[in-house]
This record gives sequence, structure tokens and C-alpha cells, in this order.
Amino acid sequence: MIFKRQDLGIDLGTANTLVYVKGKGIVVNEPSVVAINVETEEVIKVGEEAKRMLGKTPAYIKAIRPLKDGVIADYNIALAMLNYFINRAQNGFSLFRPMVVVGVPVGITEVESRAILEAGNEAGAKRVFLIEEPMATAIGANLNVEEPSGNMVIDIGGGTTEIAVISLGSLVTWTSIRLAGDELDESIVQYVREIYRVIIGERTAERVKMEIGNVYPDKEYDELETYITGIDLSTGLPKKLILKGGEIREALKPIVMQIIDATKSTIEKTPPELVADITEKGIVVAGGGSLLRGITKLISKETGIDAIRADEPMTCVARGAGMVLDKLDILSRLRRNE
Ligand SMILES: Nc1ncnc2c1ncn2[C@@H]1O[C@H](COP(=O)(O)OP(=O)(O)OP(=O)(O)O)[C@@H](O)[C@H]1O
Repeated sequence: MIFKRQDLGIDLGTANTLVYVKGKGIVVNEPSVVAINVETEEVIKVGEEAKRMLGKTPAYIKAIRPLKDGVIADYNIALAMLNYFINRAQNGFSLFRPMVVVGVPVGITEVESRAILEAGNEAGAKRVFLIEEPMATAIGANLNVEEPSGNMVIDIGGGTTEIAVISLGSLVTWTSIRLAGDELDESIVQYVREIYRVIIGERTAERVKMEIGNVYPDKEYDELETYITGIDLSTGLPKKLILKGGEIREALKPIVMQIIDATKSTIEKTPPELVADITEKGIVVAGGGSLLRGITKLISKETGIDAIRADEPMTCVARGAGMVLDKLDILSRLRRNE
């Protein structure tokens, strides 16, 4: 039993859900996947164990990702997942209902934000606040978002890429595109199908991206390689292949260049004084996509502004969402349930 209220910051992500507890740090960091029994609708597994089942379930079990493009796609499953993670974060029963701050994409609609507010409430939160992901990222990356000076962040997640310039505690310019890690995986699936006539699943594609994915021309990256096994389209039988870093860079390029274009257009919309600040401080890159080899170099080359990967780039949103509970000025401006 817990006798003190424990407020939470949550990154309810398309790929991963993280929960930050004030004073304790990140206490939940698991894939946003739920396995259910389709006959009884009972939840079988949540998180890592459910992710291992993706693409490998018998007919009566379904492994579901309840978020798509950063928003709830399946309300009941998302609620079950949120419930489970909030309970885990609180380590069992608590006497007090927590205040919860959830990171959400900037481009979220009214209906989409209401779904998250309601799910948070039903999952036991006393009050739910929604913070725009780039703002949470910036706070989590320890940028001084309240000063009258431009700070630029790019958060490349699983479902969305969020780009924003922040000054005086608010977003000044931003772009949110529904193109991120999932689409990078999909481009690897397509590449292998087109070039080798072999079908692979999304989990294999994600592994390839993590092991040899790269976006900046470099001999060292060209030489990276990994093995995959897929199904040969012409025989219907398994086929082993070796994939090389150079070809994966080409496969990822169309998506990555759209992220670069969105970054450039955000800079173009930004007032010159703030661009001058950003040029001095650099662009902070976070989210799982910031781990792609060469991404900061590519952003620097394409924009002419230094890009730096945030420390612990995959936990920035959850940490920032938790830390904003102490920033009353910003907290008071966030969307919340009444
Ligand atoms: N080493 C790596 N190289 C490239 N991509 C990676 C690496 N590690 C993780 N990723 C990718 O990062 C993505 C997940 O990032 P993150 O957890 O920041 O997203 P999310 O918060 O769940 O998504 P969103 O913000 O879009 O809702 C996945 O697509 C994953 O494949």
C-alpha cells in the first residue's frame, strides 16, 4: 500500500510506453503491445511479452498495437494497457489517485485528445494533462524552454515525427508528420520484396533497421551487414539473405528525406531572431529514430545547423512529462480534463 500520491509522466507511444514517477525516474519502459484472446476478449499479456508474440500467434490470440500514429486506434485495448502500466508504476494499490501528464503529438484532433483524457481518467488518474510531445522532449532534454530564446527539437518516434521551435514556454512553430520508425520498417519490407522477391515481417525489418540502418554516406556504414530469413515469393519456401548497410540506406532515404523537408519547412516558418538562437545552440534530436546511424550528421548537413542527439533520447518525453508537474506556468496552460 502506498500512502503518498505519486504523480506520473507518461509517454503513451506508438511503439513504446514509458512511465516516469517523480523522485523515482522511469519505472515502466515496454512496447505498446497487448495480446488478447479473441474468443473471450481477455488480455493475456501486455508489453514486452506481448511484442514477442507479434506475427507469431495462433488463431485465437491476437497481438495488437492499440496506438497508431501517436493516437489511440483501439480504445478498449489502449485502456487495458494504460491501466496495467499505471498499476505497475504505482507498484500495486495506492490510496491517492495520481496526477498524470501524457505526451501527445502536436497535430492531435479534439476527438483524439478526448480519447486519451478519458482513458487516463478511467485508468485511475485524478487529473490528466496533455503535453505536446516536442515540449515534453525539450523539457526532458533539460532545455530551458521558459527563456525568451529559440530551442528546436526533432522527435522521431514510431508513428510520428514532431518538429518544433519553442520559446517562452510555448511552441512557436511546429510540424507533425505521420512518418517515423514504422514507415522506415515498412520501406525495408518493400525493398526486400521488390529487389529480392522475398517477404519479411515488420519485426525482422525493425531488427535490420536497428542493426545496420543508416542515413549518411559513410564507408563504415556501407560495410555493415546482417542476415535475414524470409519467404521466397516464387517458391513459397524460406530463403536466407545477407543485407548490406549501403542498400538499406537507399531503402530508408525517401522517408528520411521527408523528415528533412519537414525540418527545413519548420525553420523557414520560424522568426529570424529565434533561428539565430537555434543556430547558436543546435537542434536537439530525440526519439528512437535519433539512434539511426548518421541522422544528426544528415540533419546538420541539410540545414546548416548543428544537430545533437539528446542524452537518453528514448526517455525524454516521459521524463519531460513528469518534470512539467513542477513547472506550474506551463502546466496551467496544458489541456486537461475537468
Ligand atoms: N537503434 C535504433 N535505430 C533506429 N531506430 C530505432 C532504434 N531503436 C529504436 N528505434 C525505433 O524507434 C521507434 C520507437 O521510438 P520511440 O519509443 O521514441 O517512439 P514512440 O514514442 O513509441 O512513438 P510515437 O512518438 O510516434 O508515438 C521504433 O520505430 C523503433 O524501431
